[in-house]
Amino acid sequence: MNEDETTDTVLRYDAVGKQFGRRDALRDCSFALPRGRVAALVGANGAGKTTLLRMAVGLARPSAGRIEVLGENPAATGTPAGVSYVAQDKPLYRRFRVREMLRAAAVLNSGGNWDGAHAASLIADAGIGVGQRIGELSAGQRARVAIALALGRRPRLLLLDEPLAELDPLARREIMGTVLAAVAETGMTVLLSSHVVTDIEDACDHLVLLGDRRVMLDGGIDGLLAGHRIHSGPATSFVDDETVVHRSNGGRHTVALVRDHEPAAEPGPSGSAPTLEELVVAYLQAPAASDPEAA
Ligand SMILES: Nc1ncnc2c1ncn2[C@@H]1O[C@H](COP(=O)(O)OP(=O)(O)OP(=O)(O)O)[C@@H](O)[C@H]1O
Repeated sequence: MNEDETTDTVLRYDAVGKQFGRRDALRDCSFALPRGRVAALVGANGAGKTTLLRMAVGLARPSAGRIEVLGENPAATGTPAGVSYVAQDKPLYRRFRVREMLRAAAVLNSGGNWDGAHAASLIADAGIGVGQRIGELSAGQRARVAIALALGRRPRLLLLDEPLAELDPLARREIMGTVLAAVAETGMTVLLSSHVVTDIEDACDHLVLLGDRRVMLDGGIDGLLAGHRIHSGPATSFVDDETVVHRSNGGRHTVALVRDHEPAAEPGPSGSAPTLEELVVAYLQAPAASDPEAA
């Protein structure tokens, strides 16, 4: 890694593991995000996405390895200044009206970069009135308030746990548009967990794929897609090929996701670029496979 990359790193996991009791939830997870990346954290239910995010803000401690967030160790310091985290359950005071929530956020963030006008304008843009009670908002509207408050802190790193799960397709688009506008304006870095690949396809430029309790893939999405091909051939194809991530058999025909562009079998398999969905699904179906360069 060159010096620029080192100094530009906003978030780094270095051989991080997490045990709950005697059970490994995560093992040997390493990846780093430079400034300005919009990264998707993808994995099956229970893969460890929430745990990974919580460790970055000091809400859980790694059992092994080290996390560095904006140059700090959250296990020692708690949530580093400059980081906004929106948890999956969007914790807000349900009895508060939106304007009271904005006032509370102003007090809680008084030592930081709090920009109440920005948060209020994002809430207004979502069509939510400041007189509305949080408990009476829909789940999607609560998500929009939570994200507006997170962006009002003008963070350098935004961590979002399943931000789009409860939103309708238009609201998903609008939220990601808001987040990407903040990225363009400030160079903020984003790590967001999601199950829905189509949601991240347009918005994210980086993928961290969790499976089998570890990081299976990590890198720029364009590079990861360019580094894999879908090949198809007779059922006997691809059997002993180490570059095959996953093969699925349909009668006399096999379709395989293959690393590194290598034609994987004879006779003459055809190849095409995978979609992000095909890439993710193939890795999740093949938990033993991983990108050797991600290790
Ligand atoms: N506080 C805890 N105590 C014990 N086990 C836990 C705790 N928190 C998480 N786990 C376990 O760690 C694993 C990872 O959980 P985590 O919530 O991080 O996964 P996830 O990828 O966010 O899942 P989902 O997509 O379903 O939200 C799971 O097996 C879960 O049961």
